[in-house]
Amino acid sequence: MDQSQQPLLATRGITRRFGGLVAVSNLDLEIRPKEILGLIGPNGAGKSTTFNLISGFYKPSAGELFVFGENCTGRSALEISRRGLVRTFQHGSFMRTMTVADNILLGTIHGVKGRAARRVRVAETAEMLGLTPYLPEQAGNLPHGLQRLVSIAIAFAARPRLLCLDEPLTGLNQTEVANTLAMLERIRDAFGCSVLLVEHNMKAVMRVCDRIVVLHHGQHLATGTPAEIRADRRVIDAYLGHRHDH
Ligand SMILES: Nc1ncnc2c1ncn2[C@@H]1O[C@H](COP(=O)(O)OP(=O)(O)OP(=O)(O)O)[C@@H](O)[C@H]1O
Repeated sequence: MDQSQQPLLATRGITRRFGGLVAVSNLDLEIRPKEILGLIGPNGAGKSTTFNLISGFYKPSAGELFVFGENCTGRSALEISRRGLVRTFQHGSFMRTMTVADNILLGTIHGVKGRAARRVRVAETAEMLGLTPYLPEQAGNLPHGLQRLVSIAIAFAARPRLLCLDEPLTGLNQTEVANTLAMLERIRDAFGCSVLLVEHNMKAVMRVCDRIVVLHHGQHLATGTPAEIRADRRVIDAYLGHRHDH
C-alpha cells in the first residue's frame, strides 16, 4: 500500500465487554492521514468506549488495534501516546491553578527536549490556537470556551499525528464553535495531523468532518461523507431523526 495512504489507526473486530454488556462489538474503524473523522451516535452507543480503546485506556476484550501500522493491541495509554496519538477528555484536561503557559508546557514534556525549545513550542502552540494573550492567566479563571482551547493546546503541543478530541464543543457558543472548527482545520492543514472528533453537535460535525462513523448499540451502523450520512435512512432512524440541532 502507498505509505501516505496507510491508515494512521485501524481497529479490527475490536470488542469491549463490561460483564454481560457489550459496549463495543466487532468494530472495524480506520483513520486516514490528514482527515477529520467524526464518531457519532446516540447516548450509550459506545463512542467513549471506542475512544478509550484506541487511546489504550481500555484493553479490548477481543480484536486488534493497529497504530501507525504497528500492532498495539494491549499496549498502555503512555506507549500509544508516545507513538503520536494524543487525546483530550470530555470534562477538560488541564490544571486549573496553573497558568495557560505552564499548562501548555505540560504537553511538551515527552516530545520536546530542552527549556528553550519548549518555550518556543508553547509560544507557537498558543499562537496557533489564539491563546497568546492569555498565557500568563490562571487557566481556571478563564471563560469556559477558552478553557476548552487550553485542553486542545496541551494535546496539540505534543504535535501528535492523531489528535483525538472527546466532545470539545460542549458548552461553547456559536462563535466559539466556529473558531474551534477553523482552528482544527488550520492544525490539519499546517501540520498534516489527523483528528478524531467525538461530538454531539451535528451541525459542527457535518461541517468539519471529511468522513463520519456512526455507532449504534455498540455496533458499526454506517461510514460515509457528511452528505452520505445525512441521507442514510438507518442513521436518520437511529439517531439524526431524533435530534434537533442539525
Ligand atoms: N466502565 C464501564 N463499566 C460498565 N459499563 C460501561 C462502562 N463504560 C461504558 N459502559 C456502558 O457501555 C455502553 C457504551 O457506553 P459509552 O460511554 O461508550 O457510550 P457513548 O456513546 O460514549 O455515550 P455518551 O454519548 O452518553 O457519552 C453503555 O451502555 C455504558 O453504560
